[in-house]
Amino acid sequence: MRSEPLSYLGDGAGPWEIYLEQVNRVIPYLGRLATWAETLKRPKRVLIVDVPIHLDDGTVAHFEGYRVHHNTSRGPAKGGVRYHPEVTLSEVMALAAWMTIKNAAVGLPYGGGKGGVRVDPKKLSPSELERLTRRYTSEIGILLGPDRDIPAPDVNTSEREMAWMMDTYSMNVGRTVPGVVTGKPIALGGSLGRRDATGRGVFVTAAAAAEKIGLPIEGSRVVIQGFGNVGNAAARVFHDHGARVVAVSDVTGAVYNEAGIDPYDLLAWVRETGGVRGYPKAEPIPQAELFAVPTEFLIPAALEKQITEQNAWRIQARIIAEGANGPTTPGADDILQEKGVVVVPDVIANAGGVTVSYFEWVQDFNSYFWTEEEINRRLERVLRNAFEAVWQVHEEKRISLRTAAYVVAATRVLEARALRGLYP
Ligand SMILES: NC(=O)C1=CN([C@@H]2O[C@H](COP(=O)(O)OP(=O)(O)OC[C@H]3O[C@@H](n4cnc5c(N)ncnc54)[C@H](O)[C@@H]3O)[C@@H](O)[C@H]2O)C=CC1
Ligand SMILES: O=C(O)CCC(=O)C(=O)O
Repeated sequence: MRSEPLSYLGDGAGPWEIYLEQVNRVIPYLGRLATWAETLKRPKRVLIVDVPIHLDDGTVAHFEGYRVHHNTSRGPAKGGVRYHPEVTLSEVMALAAWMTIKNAAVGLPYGGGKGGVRVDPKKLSPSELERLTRRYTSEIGILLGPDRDIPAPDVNTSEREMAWMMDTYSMNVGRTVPGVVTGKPIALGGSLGRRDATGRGVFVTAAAAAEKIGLPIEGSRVVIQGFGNVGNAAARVFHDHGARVVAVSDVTGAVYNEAGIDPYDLLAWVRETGGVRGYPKAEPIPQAELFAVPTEFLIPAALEKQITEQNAWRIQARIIAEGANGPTTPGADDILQEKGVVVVPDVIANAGGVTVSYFEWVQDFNSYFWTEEEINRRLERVLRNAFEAVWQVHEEKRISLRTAAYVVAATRVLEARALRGLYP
């Protein structure tokens, strides 16, 4: 088979290349479906948009935005929107591709999409951010729709941005469409449990892995990189189940307390001061030392490419549960496997967020809303089943949990692709 190379890639060592290597590792296990594997190696469509806004001082600023549909073989594109000064098209392509794999790995009826704006949101006022979000939503509006592409929060976006996106899309089409975006405020058709769902899912899948190796949660130590939506929720759920959060970092610094950090108290500090730095009930440690802290569980919950060949050998954790997307490079994966560290891959470990997004979407269509208890129960069931299926493949084929998750997911995506055929 001959395929022309893509012309719009990044620096050759970014998240897209990590994703491609993860796909290469699954191809030998795909049997007859391997002939369709190139489908996974290219996005279905990418959109680059100019986002001009008036700043508060009256001048005009331009930002670059993206929305990528990696694959829609199994359903509409689904995935978050990231605001970050270093977002690139190839990063968003990787994030969209990981959504394809994640949605298929847990059996959600979605393809994979992702969006981003290259902006430092800390440098914009709330009204500038609102204008940016509304203009970006209108620009990518040609791709959006509750049965076409459904955005959600990611790094530096939250319920507030989702409310603006839902309102902008609704104004543009002339009717209220709650199901076009998930992760919305409850008052606009959001779901109970969505805010903490990703962190809760990190706990559920880490606990499932811990059961397999006979590691108790109670009394275990937890180290968390990133104390945003995912990291702080994961910290609270681990703490609520009797684990001891001993070290936490964010973009401002890292703190350590062998006796345990109360994540509720740390969250109050972060809300007041803007970061973990200076937290008085723990000692400061260099950020680069975080991964070397002795612990049972390590939760990367910040950005891609954090666990690399340079630092993987220093990790002492027994289980890594990837809250972040793409935190571990393939080279680091190999080192961790050799060391016997169990890595619960992002496409399972952080799938709790999109799973409750799916529940939100279903609730919006039905205009009937479930209790938080119902949502958490269903979330746990979906993730436990997904984890169990992946674990079985991991044991049967003697491959890493990541490659096993890709076997499950790629098989579902490529079967759908093959059944649909190629021509309209
Ligand atoms: N929000 C969600 O529902 C989901 C998020 N994710 C992934 O989880 C990760 C975190 O996302 P959110 O918590 O939503 O973002 P967020 O914006 O709420 O928090 C990000 C956190 O990471 C910290 N951080 C950034 N750079 C860092 C660095 N170099 N070292 C240490 N900490 C650093 C920030 O200070 C902040 O505490 C991302 O990889 C995202 O794609 C995955 C699934 C769903
Ligand atoms: O909730 C969603 O739709 C997607 C969340 C997301 O962006 C992710 O899982 O990485």
